[in-house]
Amino acid sequence: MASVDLENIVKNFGKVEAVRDVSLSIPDKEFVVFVGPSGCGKSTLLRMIAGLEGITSGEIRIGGRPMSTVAAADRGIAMVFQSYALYPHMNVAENMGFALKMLGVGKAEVDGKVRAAAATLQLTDLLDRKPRQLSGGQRQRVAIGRAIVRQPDVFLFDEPLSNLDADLRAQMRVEIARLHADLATTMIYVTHDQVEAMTLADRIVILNDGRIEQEGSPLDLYERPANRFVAGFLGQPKMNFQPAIAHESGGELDLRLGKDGPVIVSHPSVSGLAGGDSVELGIRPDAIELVETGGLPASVVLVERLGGSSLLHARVEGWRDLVTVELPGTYHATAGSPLRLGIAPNHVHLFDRNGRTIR
Ligand SMILES: Nc1ncnc2c1ncn2[C@@H]1O[C@H](COP(=O)(O)OP(=O)(O)OP(=O)(O)O)[C@@H](O)[C@H]1O
Repeated sequence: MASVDLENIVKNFGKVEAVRDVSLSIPDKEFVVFVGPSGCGKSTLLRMIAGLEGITSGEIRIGGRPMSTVAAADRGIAMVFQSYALYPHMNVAENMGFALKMLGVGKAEVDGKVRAAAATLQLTDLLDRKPRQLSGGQRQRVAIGRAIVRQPDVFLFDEPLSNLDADLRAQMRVEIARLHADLATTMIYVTHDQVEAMTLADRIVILNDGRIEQEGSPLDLYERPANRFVAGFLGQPKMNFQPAIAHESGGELDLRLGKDGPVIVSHPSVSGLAGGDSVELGIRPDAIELVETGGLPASVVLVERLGGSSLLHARVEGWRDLVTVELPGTYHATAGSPLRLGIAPNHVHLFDRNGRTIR
């Protein structure tokens, strides 16, 4: 069991600033997910915690102990990689027990631990097989099993599900969540997949360009993004964004498409906004309704029917991009049909010109 603390971590590769002053405290038993776009520094951060990469400056502590002079093998961590990294000439049981054997643990104890981990991961019937005789999902389970038998204080996962197809990924996601509940061990998980982040994490850390944009519980970040980057990163389908101008008349404020354009949102309750201010609106696809009267005039461009719900892509005159609307059930409409979009004022996110959340 261990907490992990990062204090002012910087990592430069020559002129590339991969990680810029990251500080983070991960309490014991927490499941933390590092998520962000390609190149944001998430794998580098994980590899520094593992001891596979040196740090340029700052301090990492595991269980309160500074790690600067502690080798990777002595940090009490186990890492699971995207590539599985199994030994091809060993069978499943040998792969899972290898690290313990190297540590000089007796055969009976190794066997017992391998059997217990295999039972947890439904690998018992596969213990005699070689990696080439396994499916991708089974290989990844062996890689996880190999980490479990070592009973580490901290599990590190580097995009472990990226090589699996969508079905298996969903299934393994559930297994990893269950594993965390069963083992109650600190887990740090790197992914670029925001669905994995939302479903697995106690806490999500969103990274961008080597910095933390925001950290918090999945729902907190989803409902209260600190900035436009976080708002646009979390949520599938993505949030709609559109520049708008605040317009004041008779003491009431509206948000309009352009100075004299149609009203997008009436009377948003927001302080600190005055007539003439430019803002960026953010509206999630499920926060837009089709209305009979009022609302914004739009026309259908395309409908994607997903079974349980439909994604309507509509054009609104003066709107920068197509607007995506998520509707329950099966929605039928032909391209070009007129409709009206209703946006509830309390569902609108507002960002200033620097992308910071106003509300
Ligand atoms: N060994 C290295 N030498 C030089 N630059 C590196 C090295 N490793 C990583 N980088 C750079 O550091 C930055 C962060 O890389 P990192 O692999 O941590 O990103 P990431 O968020 O994990 O991306 P991805 O999702 O694509 O794996 C990138 O700009 C990358 O090119």
